Order: sequence, then structure tokens, then C-alpha cells
Amino acid sequence: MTEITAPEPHESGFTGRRAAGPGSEGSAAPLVGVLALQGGVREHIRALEAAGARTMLVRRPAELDAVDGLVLPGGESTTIDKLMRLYQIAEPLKAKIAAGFPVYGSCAGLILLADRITDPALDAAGEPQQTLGGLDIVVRRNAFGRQRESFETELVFDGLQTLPSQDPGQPAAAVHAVFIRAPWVEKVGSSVQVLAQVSPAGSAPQAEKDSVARIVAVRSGKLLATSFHPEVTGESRIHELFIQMIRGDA
Ligand SMILES: NC(=O)CC[C@H](N)C(=O)O
Repeated sequence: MTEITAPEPHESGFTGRRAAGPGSEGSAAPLVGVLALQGGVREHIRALEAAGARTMLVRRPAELDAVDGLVLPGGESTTIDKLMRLYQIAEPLKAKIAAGFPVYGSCAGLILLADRITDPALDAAGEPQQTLGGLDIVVRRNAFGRQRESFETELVFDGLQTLPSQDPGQPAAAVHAVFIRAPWVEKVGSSVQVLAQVSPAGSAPQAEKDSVARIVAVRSGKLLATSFHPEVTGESRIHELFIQMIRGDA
């Protein structure tokens, strides 16, 4: 892991760790940041490195310009939202997302990439939590409910077929997915590709009345999001897909 020592926000002239700016020229491994304000940061660093990326912790706006893409980890979306605004990284990140910057969000990260939340948390002043947006989706937080706050299941994940580590004979990939107080995607816009769904009836430890398949992984342009946490199961193909998206190969 490469952790740069960031300057204080008032310092000027910081250009990131490469004078020429970001970019994975030639075959160099892309440098992928993990937003390190709260949540499962280390796990993503490990998964990204296992998938062949170089990594860097990102907390400050200037650090965004040093990386080729960014992971928003799982954690608590309301806390990450507040800290992003406090660190003044939310607005520059929104602008970069609008300009096509690659971002992968898992769980709370998915919530932060959603244009809309059905049930946003309110702060003490009654203000709803905010998101960065970018994904034309509506997300429901803690959607799988109390009984199923955490569960594991096998998913069919579309879009991993072209990865070198994926068996080329397989039309789609089986992924073991861990859900922790996870959101689901309730609606997707036409720009959004659904990559994985979970059928509660088939996968819950408890019997479940709800037999509707729920969307738990999506992609739109250079944005990728999963309700589950591939970074905690030793699964690196989702990060590999994200690296291919950064390279422009997927
Ligand atoms: N594991 C997670 O990231 C949980 C997300 C959490 N329920 C939230 O709303 O932010």
C-alpha cells in the first residue's frame, strides 16, 4: 500500500504522487484510492491489491486527483456523508463522478452513489442524509430487514465472464456474497445495468414471505456498486472488474 502524506488543505501546489497526473499509462497497474473516512477500508485495500492494483488511502480533495479510480467502502452511509462534507471532498468528488471518474461502492458505498434513497436518515436538525449520486437508482437502506440484517448467499454475477480469472466456459459467475445490514436497489434507470439479484426466499436462513428478486449489484458507465461485501470473503473478481473498467477494458 502506498500511503501519501497529504498536505493540510490550505497548502497549495500539491499535485499527487506522480507529476504527470493520474493515468495508468501502458501496462502499469492502476492506482486505486479507497475513501478512508470510516468503514471497511483495509479489506478493500487487500482485495484491490489481490486484483493487481496499486492502492492509496484517500481523505482529502487533492488526493482524488492522484488516483485513477476510487472505492467507497461499506460502513455507515450517514457518517461517511457527514465526514465527506466535513473534509470538503464531497463536492469535488461529485464533479469528478459527473466527468466520468471510476468509482466502486460496496454497501454504504452503493447508498452514497445512488441518486435517491427511499428512507434517508435525518440528522438532529432534521436534514436528510445526502448522497454523491451518479447512479440513476433508488436505494432502500437496511432493506433486508431485522431478521436478515446479515446473511450470506450464492449469487449469479453478470459481467465477470471476460475476466482472466473466470472460467471461460461459464456464462456467468457464481459469487459468494455477504450482506451486512445491506441496502437493495429498488428502481433502476435505463442507463443502469443490473449485474446481480438475490431471491430472499431461496437464500434466507429464515423462511421469508418476500419472493421478489432484489437487485444487489449494478453498473452504469464507470460506476459499479454492490449491496454486498466481496472484500470480506477473499473474492477479488469484482475488484478485478472495477480495475478493467478503470483501464477501459470492460
Ligand atoms: N454494511 C454496510 O455498509 C451497511 C450500510 C448501512 N446500513 C448504511 O445505511 O449505511
